[in-house]
Amino acid sequence: MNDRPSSIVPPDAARAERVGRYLDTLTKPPGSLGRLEALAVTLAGITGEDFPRVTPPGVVVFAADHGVAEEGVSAFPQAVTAQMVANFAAGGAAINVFARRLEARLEVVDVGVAGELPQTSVVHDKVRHGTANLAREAAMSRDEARAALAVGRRAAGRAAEAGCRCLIVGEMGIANTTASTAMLAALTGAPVAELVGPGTGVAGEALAHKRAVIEAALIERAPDTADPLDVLARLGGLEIAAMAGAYREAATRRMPILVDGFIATVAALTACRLDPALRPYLIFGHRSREPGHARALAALDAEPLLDLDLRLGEGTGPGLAFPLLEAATAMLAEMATFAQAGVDDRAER
Ligand SMILES: Cc1cc2ncn([C@H]3O[C@H](COP(=O)(O)O)[C@@H](O)[C@H]3O)c2cc1C
Ligand SMILES: O=C(O)c1cccnc1
Repeated sequence: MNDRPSSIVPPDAARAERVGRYLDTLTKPPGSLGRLEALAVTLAGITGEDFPRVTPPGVVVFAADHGVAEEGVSAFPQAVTAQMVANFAAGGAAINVFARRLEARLEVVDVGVAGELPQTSVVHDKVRHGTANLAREAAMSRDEARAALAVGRRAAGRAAEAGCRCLIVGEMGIANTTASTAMLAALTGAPVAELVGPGTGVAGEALAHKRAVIEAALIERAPDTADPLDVLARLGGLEIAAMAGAYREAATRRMPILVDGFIATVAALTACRLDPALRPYLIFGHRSREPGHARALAALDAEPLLDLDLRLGEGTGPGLAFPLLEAATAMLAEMATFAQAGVDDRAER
């Protein structure tokens, strides 16, 4: 797997335990704020702070194209990737709306869009002009996969240095549910039939075709399933690699990470296979409608915060879940203790 020692330190278990005990002194029956209390404990462990802060959040959206789009596996044409980057730059996409609500720092990174992008507000860190068609050849080389991981690390580093205290990572890349499904099948051994889904909306014969393309690619690319970098290079995407790199950098900096839907969770699984020390830094925003998401979450033993039937990506699930993290930290910092409020802390028997 990874030949280098991890740069990620484990969360601060002693602090997490102390915060858990403090929560029981606040004016509520112990445990009555349920998963919000667990979130507060998790955030204390990750940040190493008694009163963790998660604002402002940083949202990074990685955009890249996929050669496999030419196989007709998406309901939308490849050109939509670049068109959506223009939409992100103009502020009109769903993630722009949610990021504004959160007063988040939003950065859009071109890690591999097929064409040249004119937008000056987009970070241009292109590794190559889209991946090769994974149905015919490896999507990229190992060096390109490493370069895309480094693009992600740089982006998370910029968010941290700009003062962001929580990282939300999104993606845009037409056909990336095909790449993600192929990667997930390789990483888990699950049958493609259980994982493949509509993505942007393919159904019927087109969905059967998408499944056949993925099944054939798994046989023909024959990735070494014990080597996550090999899976990423043969079947993956540049934005998927960048997401994995961003997660790792954020964890190195002890930033909590809110993970999005299907594609983001496959990137998270890949990153955890590269370095298992990442796992405790990941908080899962929502359960996607994409059928493979359940399997990806199970592989990470993850229970997401929300289930809103979303199937979009871009970082929208975490954009909606972030207020729960904020509420958990505010609850911890602002609630009165039984002693402060003069409330009797003994339950009647
Ligand atoms: C207008 C539009 C905006 C999007 N924003 C995210 N996606 C999502 O859909 C794509 C994956 O689905 P598939 O594999 O079927 O192509 C990705 O770009 C993902 O981010 C979008 C897709 C479209 C069409
Ligand atoms: O769950 C997701 O992230 C997703 C699902 C379908 C299409 N795009 C993204």
